[in-house]
Amino acid sequence: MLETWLTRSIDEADFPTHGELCGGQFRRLGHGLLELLPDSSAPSAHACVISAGIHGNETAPMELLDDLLKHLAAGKLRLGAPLLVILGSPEATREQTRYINTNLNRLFRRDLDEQGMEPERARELMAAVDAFYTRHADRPRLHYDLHTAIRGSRYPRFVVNPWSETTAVALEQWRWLAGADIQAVLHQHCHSWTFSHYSKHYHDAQAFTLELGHALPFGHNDLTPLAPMARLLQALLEGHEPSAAPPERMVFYRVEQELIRHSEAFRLAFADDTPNFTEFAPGTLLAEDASQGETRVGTSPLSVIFPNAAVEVGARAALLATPTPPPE
Ligand SMILES: O=C(O)CCC(=O)N[C@@H](CCC(=O)O)C(=O)O
Ligand SMILES: [Zn+2]
Repeated sequence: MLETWLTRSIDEADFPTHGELCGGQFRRLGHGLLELLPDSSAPSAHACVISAGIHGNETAPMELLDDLLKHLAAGKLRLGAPLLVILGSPEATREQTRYINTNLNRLFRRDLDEQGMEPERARELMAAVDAFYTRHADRPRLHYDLHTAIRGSRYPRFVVNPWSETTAVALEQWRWLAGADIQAVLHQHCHSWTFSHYSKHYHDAQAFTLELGHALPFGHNDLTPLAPMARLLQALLEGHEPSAAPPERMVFYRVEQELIRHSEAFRLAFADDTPNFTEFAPGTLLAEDASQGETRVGTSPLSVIFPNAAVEVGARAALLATPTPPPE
């Protein structure tokens, strides 16, 4: 049964409310929400939230989760940690689109007052995360929110580290991410109200947005480069110590500036298919906006991440970042 959870969530077909699996049980908590409860947790197990499909057309992470659940269903893995598995936006996935009305991944805040499909879904997901971490309050909290990027990237596998005033990243996280073949880290510089930011900001979780390659339709993904990431997820599920590597294997960047689309008449001054982490020299024209005028690189080079001129007015059209040293 467990092996059909993902497809049934997308189809909105019936799925049992609970059942047995190797090492524990599963419970369906709602649409696209599955809790895995071990009979007994391994000593170092985390309370893990693993989400995918917050953007409906980012399919590789959903295939990765599907494989993980299939291995569990087949008895090839034994559950040793509590897991909340989330399929973020089944409607958008069915429509093969990033979102239906608005970008779900900017709505994860408790004072949200917007109404509509994505705001309602954000409220459901926040409540599910709150209840899960409360049920497993004896465990360290972790949230990996899995995505893929619209464009190619100088570093195809990278993480966004949400900004926090209070929660430091545990050194083991950098070691696990390097061990999972993550190539780059982007430190956020302010609140972003993304799903991973939610778990870090409100629950002090070790939380990241993981960009795992390029957004492609189902069946077109090559999961081979994600094999080390699959092993990290398996280790978390079994409550085992994941493989580790030196953090210096990754490159580190810090966001200096967010480029916002302020008006309808907005354009990025570089090619649409410019890969993430492309560096622009001082003085280069980056964008033109009818209300804000030109944005140019200042005195130090800037690298561009997530460039997207087609975002809603008022939304982030790119992040501009500079390299920073690895953590000590
Ligand atoms: O490739 C792109 O332009 C977007 C890929 C994506 O969905 N990225 C996330 C990053 C979230 C974060 O900043 O932590 C997003 O834009 O929501
Ligand atoms: Zn995404």
